[in-house]
Amino acid sequence: MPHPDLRRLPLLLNLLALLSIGVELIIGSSQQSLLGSTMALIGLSLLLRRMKMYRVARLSSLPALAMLVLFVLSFILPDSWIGYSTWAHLFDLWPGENAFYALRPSILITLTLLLLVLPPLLFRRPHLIAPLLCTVAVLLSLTQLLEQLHFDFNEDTGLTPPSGLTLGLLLLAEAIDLHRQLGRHRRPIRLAKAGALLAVIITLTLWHFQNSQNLYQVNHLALSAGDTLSESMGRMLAVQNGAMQRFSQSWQSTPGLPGQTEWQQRSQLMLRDFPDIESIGWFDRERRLRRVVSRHAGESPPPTDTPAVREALQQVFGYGQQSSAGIFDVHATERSIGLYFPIDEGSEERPGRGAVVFNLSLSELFHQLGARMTATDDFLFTIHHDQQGLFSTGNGHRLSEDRYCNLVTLGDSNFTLCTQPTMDRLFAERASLPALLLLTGLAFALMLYLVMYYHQRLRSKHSGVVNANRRLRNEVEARIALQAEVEWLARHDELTQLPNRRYFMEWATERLSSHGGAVLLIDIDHFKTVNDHFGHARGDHYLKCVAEVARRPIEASGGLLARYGGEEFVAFLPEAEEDEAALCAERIRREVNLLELEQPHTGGWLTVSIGFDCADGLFDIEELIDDADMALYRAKQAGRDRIMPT
Ligand SMILES: Nc1nc2c(ncn2[C@@H]2O[C@H](COP(=O)(O)OP(=O)(O)OP(=O)(O)O)[C@@H](O)[C@H]2O)c(=O)[nH]1
Repeated sequence: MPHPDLRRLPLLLNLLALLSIGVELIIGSSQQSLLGSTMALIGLSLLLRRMKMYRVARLSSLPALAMLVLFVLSFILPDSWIGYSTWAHLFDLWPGENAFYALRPSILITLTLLLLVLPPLLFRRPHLIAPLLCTVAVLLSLTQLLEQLHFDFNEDTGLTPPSGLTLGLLLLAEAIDLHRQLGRHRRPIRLAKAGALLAVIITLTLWHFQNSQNLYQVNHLALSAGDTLSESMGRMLAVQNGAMQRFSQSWQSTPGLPGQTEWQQRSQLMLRDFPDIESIGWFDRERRLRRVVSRHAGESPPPTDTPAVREALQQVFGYGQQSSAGIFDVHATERSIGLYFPIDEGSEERPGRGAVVFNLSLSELFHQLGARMTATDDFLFTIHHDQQGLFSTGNGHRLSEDRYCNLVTLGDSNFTLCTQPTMDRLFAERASLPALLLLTGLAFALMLYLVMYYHQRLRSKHSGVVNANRRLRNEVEARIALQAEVEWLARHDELTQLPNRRYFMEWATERLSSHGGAVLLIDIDHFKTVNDHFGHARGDHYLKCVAEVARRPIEASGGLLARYGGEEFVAFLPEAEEDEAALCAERIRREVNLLELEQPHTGGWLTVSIGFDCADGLFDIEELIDDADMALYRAKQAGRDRIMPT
């Protein structure tokens, strides 16, 4: 019996789901509209199925199925067949500025939706397969939720609150419908579902393992990109630093101020070799800038009298140490760092001969660095100094939340170099194996479910048939037994179990005509008094005892004893002559007497009188019986307890 209170609930939930996704489509971003439309179609086809409009339901679910299959293919097809960029271009066709990963829901959500769209499409009796689909769908949604909580980098679920609500409502409606519809299928389904669910759980565990491995690899890629970049930057700076040091020391041998021409020539060589050097200057012992060569003519010289510069020069002249003077703006857009090198060793009392300053353009330095990196589009590189962003590759793509930072030293300044992979790159790097494994595992679970379900059903049907057969066989046997009993009763006397008169007549007539024989009529003497005195039960007992005693000698002679009626018995001895009949009759009379059954009339033991007749050419049983009866009568007349021939 369906639960009347639950009958309308799935329909209501289905309508609410459609309403929720409708709101999403109206107010949501175009980014969500692809998934939103797919979900709306699924909701609609489920609703139509509930309203028993099966054909329309099937039709409306087809576009949703196509979309979901496309999503699934994008997860599982190897890169060598269809690469990430091809998929990305395909999804670019959807209106609005959407990235592939923003349009496509996660594999778990995609498969959940696929499971929801299957019942109206494929199965004539969806309630048979739907229990598994529904349970797996719930399981997938839960896994998605857990995944979301556990990982730093995650593929988006693709769900917004309204679409999440829609999915939840659709699943709930299906679950309630199932609960209502299962009825007699519940038992085989429970077993099949248990087997299949085990397969699903194993699949999900393996998928989870594979997925985390893959995520680790993807993250590792971004991490190693950061390492490579900082190493490369370190190497580049070391080379440049060496060159700058050698340049500074080369002026040791030049007495006094370097000649303008020579300074010019040698500085130009440095500027040519190192494009990030903006200008090279010479400070004399009095810390005045005496020589400057700039890359760009007419450019304003770098600052010479700021606290940072003074401090840097103090280092150079005071301790003969290389130093740097913070970050400064050469002009509005260009940021530089000043690196100061001593020409010779000086001291507090006697400063060195001078210092060489190199002003490096940070943007040029980092651009050079970027040029050494492959696939710079896939990462955002940022460089910070004292929390201040100095440089960024300015990638406009959506970025992953993961940043990998390293420390790089320039002069005595520390820079933080960070790499941040783009979502495009991370998606392109994700292997299709976990999704493939998930899909194969679920397909296997589905097959297992079907096989187990039909096996169970056949088994229960088979045992039903076996039971019905057994019942039928028992019934037939009972009928045969009843029939035999009826037949037996038609030919026998129930009390003494002896053949009755009818059977006797047939039997005796048959044998009499071919072989002759003798008839014996046996009558219990004064039987009425037994009944009257002891009651009918004792009378019945006497009848049984006499029958038992009389049948033995008759049957031993190949004859038949029957109850003739009342307390009278008749026997036929085939082929018997008078002697044999007399012998047999006498034996019966004697043995009855020996039973020692109390006879109330005489006060002695029970007795019988027997009259007998032989065929002697007479072949009519009736006549023989009549003759025997006459003899019996005479026996009674003669005083009973005796045998009497005719
Ligand atoms: N208990 C019992 N009594 C039976 C059955 N059939 C007949 N009788 C009784 O047998 C008695 C026969 O009595 P009668 O025909 O007067 O003969 P009898 O008393 O044996 O006297 P004689 O034959 O002249 O010696 C009757 O009282 C019947 O009721 C039976 O199946 N069971």
